Amino acid sequence: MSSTSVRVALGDRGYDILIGPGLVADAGRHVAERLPGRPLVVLTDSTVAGLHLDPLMASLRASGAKVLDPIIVPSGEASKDMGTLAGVLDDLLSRGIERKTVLVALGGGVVGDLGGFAAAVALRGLDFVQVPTTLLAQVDSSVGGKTGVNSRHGKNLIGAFHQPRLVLADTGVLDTLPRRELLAGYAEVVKYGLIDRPDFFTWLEANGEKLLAGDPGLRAEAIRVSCEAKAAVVAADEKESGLRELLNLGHTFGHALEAEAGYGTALLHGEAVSIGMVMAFDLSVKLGLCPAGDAARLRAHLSSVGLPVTAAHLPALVPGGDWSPGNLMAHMGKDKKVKDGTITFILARGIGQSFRQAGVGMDGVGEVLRGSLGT
Ligand SMILES: NC(=O)c1ccc[n+]([C@@H]2O[C@H](COP(=O)([O-])OP(=O)(O)OC[C@H]3O[C@@H](n4cnc5c(N)ncnc54)[C@H](O)[C@@H]3O)[C@@H](O)[C@H]2O)c1
Ligand SMILES: O=C(O)C(=O)C[C@@H](O)[C@H](O)[C@H](O)COP(=O)(O)O
Ligand SMILES: [Zn+2]
Repeated sequence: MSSTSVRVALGDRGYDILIGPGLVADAGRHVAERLPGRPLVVLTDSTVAGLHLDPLMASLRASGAKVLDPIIVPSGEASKDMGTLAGVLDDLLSRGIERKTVLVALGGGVVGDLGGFAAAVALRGLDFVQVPTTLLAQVDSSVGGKTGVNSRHGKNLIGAFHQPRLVLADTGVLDTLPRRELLAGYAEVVKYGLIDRPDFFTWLEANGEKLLAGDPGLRAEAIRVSCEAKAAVVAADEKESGLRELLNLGHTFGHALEAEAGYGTALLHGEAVSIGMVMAFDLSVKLGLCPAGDAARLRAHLSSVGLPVTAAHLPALVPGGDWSPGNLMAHMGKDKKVKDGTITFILARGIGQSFRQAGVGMDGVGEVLRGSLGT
């Protein structure tokens, strides 16, 4: 199977997303073609290091580039914090980086977001390359330049827009990804269908389980369509002044759940997005904007592959949490889509018809939260 490519059209800061098998082992050639003669330093996590670091290092070295010692952070969402960022920056400076050094982020969204932010601030800005190794990172986090870390105040509240120079999405590395992580990424794939690609949603209803089971052609196709969808939005509204907010479908609810769950393994980002997208559709139905059948169709598809569609299990999973609607709505108040104290919600008139809406009454939001929690 050959690779395919998607362009993120941002003028002289535009870049290619290459999608296909074998790209980790061929990374040195692709990086050298676009960024010749540049020193390289790889950032990865402890799980990915054991699986995919050696072939990447061998390929980068074989290209003739100077390759510094890799930096390895613990795997998992807890590493997307200021403490780990400080450690990464210290490691970069200890290795003697220069402005022309390129950071290569090998891993999931955690490594990509953390590494991208480190690249944005080290020496006031290094180039970086994304080598995403989770489905979520290949369809979403490696594209578009949102980088950052979590804070005790909320999700992704500290960060920068910093675009990568190249994305190498090696579909072969997904073979080592656990089913739970594949599913978390699949939630973001479904999101693109819900935003403005109803035919893609229908395609996913027919092919989702097969691509999750490992069909390489279907996987590559889903990644390509997802990247095309995201690239189009990012090219139109890089810094999220309007249209890009649509990519946040399900995230206002989802990020509140993640915050209360404590950014651990109890609730993965994609799982929170799955529950959050259902909540967004339920809210749209409650407001009389969306046919109930579309919300039911979404629920049915997410459940059929094994994604969570309610928050009812979370209080037992994270018993110390305050799962009251009031507390979750307080988390939602930290959303970056808040303007003049009012949250802009991403709602839907149906599958593939999402839109932005300010001024949504919080009574309805509370009812949706209570419904999902079963309280
Ligand atoms: N910047 C953006 O636009 C954007 C978009 C979506 C999500 N995100 C962020 O991405 C993060 C979630 O990313 P994620 O789901 O990739 O999580 P992750 O980076 O924590 O990776 C998930 C787990 O899979 C492991 N892993 C990674 N690749 C593997 C492989 N090939 N084989 C086996 N194990 C592998 C990791 O070590 C980790 O334990 C969240 O912090 C979320 O906020 C950012
Ligand atoms: O790229 C975007 O824009 C997104 O919103 C993609 C989301 O899937 C992603 O989770 C993003 O990190 C959320 O951003 P935030 O601004 O809500 O923190
Ligand atoms: Zn997301």
